[in-house]
Amino acid sequence: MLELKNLYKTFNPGTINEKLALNGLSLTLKEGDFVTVIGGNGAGKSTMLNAVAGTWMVDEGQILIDGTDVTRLSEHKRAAYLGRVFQDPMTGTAATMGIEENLALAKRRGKTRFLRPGITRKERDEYRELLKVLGLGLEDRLTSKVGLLSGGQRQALTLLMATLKKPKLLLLDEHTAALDPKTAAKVLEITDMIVNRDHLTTMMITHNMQDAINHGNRLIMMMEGKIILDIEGEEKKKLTVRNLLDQFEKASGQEFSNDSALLS
Ligand SMILES: Nc1ncnc2c1ncn2[C@@H]1O[C@H](COP(=O)(O)OP(=O)(O)OP(=O)(O)O)[C@@H](O)[C@H]1O
Repeated sequence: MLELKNLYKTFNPGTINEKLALNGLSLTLKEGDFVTVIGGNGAGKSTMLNAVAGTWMVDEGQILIDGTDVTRLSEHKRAAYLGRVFQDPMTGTAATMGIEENLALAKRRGKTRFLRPGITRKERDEYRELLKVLGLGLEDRLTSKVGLLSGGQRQALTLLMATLKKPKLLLLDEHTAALDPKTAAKVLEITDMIVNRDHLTTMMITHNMQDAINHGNRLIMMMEGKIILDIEGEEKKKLTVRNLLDQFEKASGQEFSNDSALLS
């Protein structure tokens, strides 16, 4: 489903701020893989997701989504394959618009012509059903402005919007990091539900090792622009945070230095 072949990316080349952020990164995801991505600060996690999304072009290497070479495709064109949710609940939804208007925007994404203004009754029913499964009562607040929602409600709505068109790949960039633990757990529960229901191939960056262990069927750890651990299936199910830290230390020859990950 996703193939990253030998990717390289250097930021600010030739300057004192030069940074090799992807250093020959390769990764293949099978259809339906749900991979959690962990690693210390600056390991290249977001850079990997940005490379997939086409935020900028990689310097070297190849990116294939569902067999299509998208390496030189613009971010705009690649968006058709992708759903994305970021850390900040303020991004991803339009605060001054209602819940149903946001969903209508997501539904009509990619269709620039024949934009009809209003929302039909059929669409409204469809949105109500979609919102109901979140279990947050949003189905009774279709016309509420999104700016009035809590951070967790907004992330849940952003998730719905990002997955409305069943993307080939769902990219989650620490989408629960700005939420309190209870809300984060609820949004992760909703994430699992949507990913399983729609069999979405998913990459989720998290700083929380326990979340990385508890969710998905595969876990990768990054360091210095490369993948240094890749654990899946039964082996992943048996992981503990302690065990993961030990494996990190063995693979990297270093101590894991991300306080937030250790504390969580
Ligand atoms: N647009 C950019 N311009 C310059 N440098 C960048 C840019 N994006 C990332 N970098 C640098 O590339 C390296 C990898 O950053 P990245 O954001 O991918 O790390 P990360 O693993 O997501 O870290 P964190 O957990 O801190 O978010 C860092 O040194 C970062 O400063």
